[in-house]
Amino acid sequence: MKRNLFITFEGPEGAGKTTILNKIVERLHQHQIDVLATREPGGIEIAEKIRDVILNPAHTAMGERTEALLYAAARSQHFFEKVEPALKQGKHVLCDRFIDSSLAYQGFARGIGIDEVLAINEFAIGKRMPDITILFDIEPAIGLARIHAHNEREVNRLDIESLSFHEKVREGYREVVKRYPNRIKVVNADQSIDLVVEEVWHILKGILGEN
Ligand SMILES: Nc1ncnc2c1ncn2[C@@H]1O[C@H](COP(=O)(O)OP(=O)(O)OP(=O)(O)O)[C@@H](O)[C@H]1O
Ligand SMILES: Cc1cn([C@H]2C[C@H](O)[C@@H](COP(=O)(O)O)O2)c(=O)[nH]c1=O
Repeated sequence: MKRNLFITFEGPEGAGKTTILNKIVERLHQHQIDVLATREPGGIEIAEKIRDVILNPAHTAMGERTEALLYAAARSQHFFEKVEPALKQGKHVLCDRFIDSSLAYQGFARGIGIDEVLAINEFAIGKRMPDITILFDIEPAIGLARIHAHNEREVNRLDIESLSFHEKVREGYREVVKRYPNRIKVVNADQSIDLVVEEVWHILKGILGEN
């Protein structure tokens, strides 16, 4: 049965989420499938402003609970202003990061606790969860090296955390997968872009009912 889906891409820094998302959107359009691509934190004006506050490297004094609440606030605004209306219009939505980022980064790596972060997100968006999540798994050192090598975007406050923080993020994602084994599909992101695209397309086309 075909229905519109809320799909999220997750993973550590430099795993290739944005690169692959753009290629998957192209592929979906080639198949005449209507999809809205968006991102977190951001995607709409208010959430982009919150993003700037969270990720500004000068904001070194930001506490981890402030950080978790700001991500949840941006998520709430983005979800109700952009994601839910698109789903109601019958579009698929493909979002670069969503709640699992909060669970892995704030819940696990910052040490707030996955259940605590789930609770504030429940206040923000209720019990809504993606239909399907692709987790781009990669050694954090490789992902960070990609970002520094290509120099395509500004380095943000989270990028400059220690390697051990980013390793905890990866471990955090593994914990999240244990909680949601049916929803989250893990893809090896340490392969060529073409191979990763094919792996992700294989997963999505099965779910979307495409050939
Ligand atoms: N499979 C790959 N192999 C080699 N380089 C890659 C691969 N995928 C992406 N890259 C490159 O790595 C860099 C980071 O990619 P991208 O921005 O897509 O990652 P990301 O997961 O969205 O990162 P972040 O979450 O930190 O913004 C880009 O320069 C991109 O071209
Ligand atoms: C949604 C979300 C994101 N983060 C972190 C992850 C990244 O370090 C940045 C976003 O930058 P990107 O280039 O757009 O990937 O924010 C987080 O810690 N918690 C979240 O909920």
